[in-house]
Amino acid sequence: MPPHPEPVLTAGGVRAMDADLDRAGLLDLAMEHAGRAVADHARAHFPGARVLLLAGSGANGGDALVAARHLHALGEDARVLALPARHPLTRANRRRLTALGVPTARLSAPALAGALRRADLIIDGLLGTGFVPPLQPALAALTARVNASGLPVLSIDVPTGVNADTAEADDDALRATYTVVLAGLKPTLLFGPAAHHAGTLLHGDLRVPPAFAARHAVATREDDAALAARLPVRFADAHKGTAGRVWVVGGHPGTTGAPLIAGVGALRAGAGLITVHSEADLPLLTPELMLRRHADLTRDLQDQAKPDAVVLGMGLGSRALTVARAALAWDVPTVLDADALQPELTGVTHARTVLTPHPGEAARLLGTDTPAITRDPLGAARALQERYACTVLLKGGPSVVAGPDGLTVVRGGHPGMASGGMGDLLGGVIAALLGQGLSAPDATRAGARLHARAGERAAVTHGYGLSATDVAAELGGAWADLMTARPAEFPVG
Ligand SMILES: NC(=O)C1=CN([C@@H]2O[C@H](COP(=O)(O)OP(=O)(O)OC[C@H]3O[C@@H](n4cnc5c(N)ncnc54)[C@H](OP(=O)(O)O)[C@@H]3O)[C@@H](O)[C@H]2O)[C@@H](O)CC1
Ligand SMILES: Nc1ncnc2c1ncn2[C@@H]1O[C@H](COP(=O)(O)OP(=O)(O)O)[C@@H](O)[C@H]1O
Repeated sequence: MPPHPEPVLTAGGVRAMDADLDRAGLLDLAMEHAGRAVADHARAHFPGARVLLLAGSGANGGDALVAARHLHALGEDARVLALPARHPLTRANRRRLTALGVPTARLSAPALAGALRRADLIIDGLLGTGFVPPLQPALAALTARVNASGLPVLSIDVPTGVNADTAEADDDALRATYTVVLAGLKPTLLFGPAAHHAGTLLHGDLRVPPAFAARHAVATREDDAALAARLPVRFADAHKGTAGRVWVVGGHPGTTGAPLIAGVGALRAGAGLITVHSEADLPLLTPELMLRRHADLTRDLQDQAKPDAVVLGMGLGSRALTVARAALAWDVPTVLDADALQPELTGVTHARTVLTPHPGEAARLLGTDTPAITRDPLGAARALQERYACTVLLKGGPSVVAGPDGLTVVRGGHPGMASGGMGDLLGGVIAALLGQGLSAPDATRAGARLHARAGERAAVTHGYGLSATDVAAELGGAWADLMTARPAEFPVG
């Protein structure tokens, strides 16, 4: 069976999946496996710990009650503070626990204060994907108390108090050391300040067929082996004319480095012939790049034989929109970046266009503000794809690719990549893959992952002092890593 891409589920997706599991008679079993996975992770990471389990009224609480039963069965010191159970399976699991003689006390501020004094680990099953913000004051007081205790917290599915669907988190949301992820990643575990609450992500296998989650996934995260299968393969008789002719169009006085970095990205991602066109004088820092100075880019490029791919906009300045319009009329695969990312492109882009905005540029393209983008990167990427009818890479840590075939979250990267020029490099990488014949979505997904992987490799040496040039030097190694990656198992717990 081919491996499934890792699913990303919203709260609505989890609800729909649960309804399917319920109809199939598998929901009870799924909760049993969820609770067992939590108990196993708790024992593996905190051997011998005295465990305090906090169980809410919904299914998240049910998972915690199952975990308590497994911990008890294994002879561990497990105590439970619970809210009144509302979910039928949560009620059933409470009865099972009571039948084993495990006391379940009512969760209250005084009970919590006492229990925290004799615990080494908190298991958080208060609120999962069913949480509807805001956190009620009584619950917020409890989560604040747990956060202040300094004890490690292992959250079930999502930390209590984060909205599963967004990158925002209340200050009082629990700060987990680990989160055991059930069924699939949630946006809150991936993006923005909310992701800081999740700690290290652990997999909780629900042991149900992957199709249950896949059917309701809002996005996927592909493994390296799947991406490698899309990378170009050459025959021995390949030559520079068959490896893709790429034009980089950008730069003006003051920002001449940007198109050169893009050119190096294209070179290191396999482009055969790279020409950097600019209205500014560019220094010949990389002799393999052909540099062309133009008096007027729009006019001068008109008459030349068209390349296999174009990347345009980096450091180009206020003329970028005019030049982008002209380039789009050539109808070759085109990456638009930086200054070329303007809302006037609506209706001008074609299907082989790739837009590569960071959140600020995405806000400009959608006529909104940056927080609206960073709050919901998946929604923003989808909105951009629909509006501009092309492939969109919304950059960040992590990035999102929106194509006509759906949303993909790009794995990896490194915080050291937060430095100028990193996006220019990526634009060149994607253009090189387009020039080697990949479709716009494939070039964007594979290019973004190559760039992220190269960043991970370069960070081993350079850490937060990473430069785009350092990352460029690792693109070949990143390519090799992808080609030798084994398919990852996503048992979709
Ligand atoms: N397929 C899967 O992935 C599987 C997932 N599973 C698990 O199911 C979890 C989702 O469970 P769920 O739907 O029962 O919701 P959950 O998060 O427990 O919370 C609901 C309760 O919270 C309450 N509540 C809400 N907002 C609140 C607020 N602001 N402040 C205070 N209270 C608030 C709300 O109260 P009410 O509005 O009803 O008064 C309701 O009672 C999921 O995260 C995973 O752990 C596994 O068991 C099996 C398979
Ligand atoms: N914390 C991070 N984790 C992973 N990747 C990151 C991180 N910060 C930045 N990046 C990557 O670096 C690139 C930055 O792009 P951009 O902001 O356009 O840079 P520039 O305009 O300086 O070239 C993007 O590909 C982004 O995904």
